[in-house]
Amino acid sequence: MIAVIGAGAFGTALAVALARNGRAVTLWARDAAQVRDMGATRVNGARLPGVVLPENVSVTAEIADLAGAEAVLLSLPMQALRGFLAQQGATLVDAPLVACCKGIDLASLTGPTAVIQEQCPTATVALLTGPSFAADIARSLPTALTLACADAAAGERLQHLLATPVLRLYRSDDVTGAELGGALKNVVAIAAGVVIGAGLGDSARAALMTRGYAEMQRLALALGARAETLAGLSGFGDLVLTCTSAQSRNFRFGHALGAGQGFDPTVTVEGAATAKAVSNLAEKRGLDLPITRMVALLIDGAVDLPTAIQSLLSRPLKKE
Ligand SMILES: NC(=O)C1=CN([C@@H]2O[C@H](COP(=O)(O)OP(=O)(O)OC[C@H]3O[C@@H](n4cnc5c(N)ncnc54)[C@H](OP(=O)(O)O)[C@@H]3O)[C@@H](O)[C@H]2O)C=CC1
Ligand SMILES: O=C(CO)COP(=O)(O)O
Repeated sequence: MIAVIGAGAFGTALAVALARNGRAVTLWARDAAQVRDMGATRVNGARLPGVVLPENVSVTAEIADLAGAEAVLLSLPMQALRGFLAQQGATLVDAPLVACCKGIDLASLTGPTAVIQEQCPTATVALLTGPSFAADIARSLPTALTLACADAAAGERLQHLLATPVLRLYRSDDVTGAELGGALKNVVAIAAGVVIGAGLGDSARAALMTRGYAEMQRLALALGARAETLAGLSGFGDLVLTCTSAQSRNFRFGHALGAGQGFDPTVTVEGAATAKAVSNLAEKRGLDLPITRMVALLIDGAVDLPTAIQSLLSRPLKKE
């Protein structure tokens, strides 16, 4: 049995994909009423409407029902991960724990695998990341993701356990690179949304994506990642998807910001907290990440849009 913790859009889509491939899946949600509703209707109406849960997906609000899982996929928003593990981590350490979230924890300024390792020190930890919208996975559209694990043998086992004929998993042992790519692309996607929402045009978005990618590399290499990881699915691949699709919540959030419109605060927008966390991290490390900093300031209301744009355009001219 594979356990999926978090019945959000992504957790539910992964549960459905794995179950369609013949795996028994137990999907955990914190809300007992939602679990009852999913059990009765076989649909997660709140987070992934229109997708029927296969028979081999069990839904539960009891962590004890996850005992004996071959792997536990943690599909919670980044800023919820630490609190969840502080309460429940001790019950999960028997199986490899696979982080499925993208972001940097504001409290520790680390990514999800370090948060898991800190809370569950004896667990084998991995990361599933890369370009994929939950809705696409749920429709069985072809998708390729990165399964990163420092333990090569465990990574290979997880790759084979979690891959399906349409969900192709590439393996990596560069966990730092994979998680920083996934975290930072959301910040750049917010900036790309701002550019389009403010009517600055596709050329400006291409410039922003490229310079955003330079920031992703600057931070990731400083933290020990490999450049080729950033050029892979978890970095470049996810950057392209998220900066160019209106399916992305980060892009849509940025678009609303750029257009001066409001945005539903209940929607998960990982790049917002991560922009702040990465700005803090960059400051501590003495790194210059101007786009990330501007996104953080803009979200906080500490700068207005014209000032943010002017500030980026008026930086000293330099070598690429
Ligand atoms: N959606 C997508 O296309 C993709 C998402 N991801 C990543 O997956 C992660 C989850 O995103 P996604 O599924 O889309 O988010 P959603 O907003 O769809 O769902 C979030 C889920 O997390 C639950 N949750 C929130 N806080 C807690 C908590 N403290 N304890 C327990 N459960 C909690 C919510 O429960 P409740 O409903 O009760 O609030 C809900 O089930 C993010 O890091 C995202 O970047 C990665 C790839 C694709
Ligand atoms: O991570 C994602 C695509 O790979 C999902 O993007 P959003 O969280 O911006 O919707």
